[in-house]
Amino acid sequence: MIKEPDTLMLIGFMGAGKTTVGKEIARQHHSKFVDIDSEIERAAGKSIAEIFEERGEAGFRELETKVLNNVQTFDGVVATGGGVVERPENLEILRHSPATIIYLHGNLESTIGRLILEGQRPLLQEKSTAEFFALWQERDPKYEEVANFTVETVGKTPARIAAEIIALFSANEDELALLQLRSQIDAFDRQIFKIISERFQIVEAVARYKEKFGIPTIQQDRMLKLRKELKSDFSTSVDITDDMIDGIMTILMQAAIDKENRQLNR
Ligand SMILES: Nc1ncnc2c1ncn2[C@@H]1O[C@H](COP(=O)(O)OP(=O)(O)OP(=O)(O)O)[C@@H](O)[C@H]1O
Ligand SMILES: O=C(O)C1=C[C@@H](O)[C@@H](O)[C@H](O)C1
Ligand SMILES: [Mg+2]
Repeated sequence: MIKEPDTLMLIGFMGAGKTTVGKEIARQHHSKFVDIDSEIERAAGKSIAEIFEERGEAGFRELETKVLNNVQTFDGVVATGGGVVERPENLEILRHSPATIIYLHGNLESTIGRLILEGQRPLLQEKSTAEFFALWQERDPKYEEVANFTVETVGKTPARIAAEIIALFSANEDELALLQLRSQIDAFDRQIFKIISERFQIVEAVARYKEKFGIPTIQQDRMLKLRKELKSDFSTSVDITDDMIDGIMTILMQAAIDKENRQLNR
């Protein structure tokens, strides 16, 4: 799909990981890396926050378009700024770009969490949660439109996302639609196991409670009731069958019982 020395351009919402993943691709693939935000700061001799303060968002966007134009044939990986799809002019550049454009797709929850931890994006300081959500909704179709490929990032580490993108270099065109779907499946699998590990943390607290009050590990009634309720709640799903619920709950409950017994030396 993409062979060196072509340009690989990462787009996506602020905090999606464009800078982090871009550097990681460059590291793993031994290619060069440029970040549009850093280039803007270098050219202006000021931080992005200062540019926003002195010239407003419009002033920042003018600088952004200039740098975007300059990196179209950069030999390596380009991380764009989250707002690169804001100007119609930029969308035109991206639509006709010789670069391969990858959309790093995430979810609002994890993205906002990361941005709050970092706290450096001017737009994050000035927007309400509702405005931020509206911005997300507004930008998402624009990223989709100009991207050649969308990578689902939720639950994946930057190194994993970088490896997934590098693997595209050797994929053929016919495979891309399938790989894009698999990118989503892989993200769901990671979320499933993250939730399972969170479930185990609660199991640990339950074991402490049972120990304190001398309650047996196995509560047959509760286990049967739980399965019955799950089967009823998912009765309209053709894919989540009763057998599947039984199979998965058997694994989860047995693992929970084993953990409780280990913890309580029973
Ligand atoms: N896949 C990931 N998993 C966990 N943390 C991540 C991931 N990707 C990025 N981060 C963290 O999220 C923060 C924001 O990442 P980064 O600066 O790369 O985002 P960005 O897309 O370049 O944002 P911007 O559009 O504002 O430039 C960083 O602290 C980074 O370490
Ligand atoms: O999403 C945005 O509009 C922005 C994202 C950052 O990368 C910076 O380009 C700047 O903070 C604006
Ligand atoms: Mg960045």
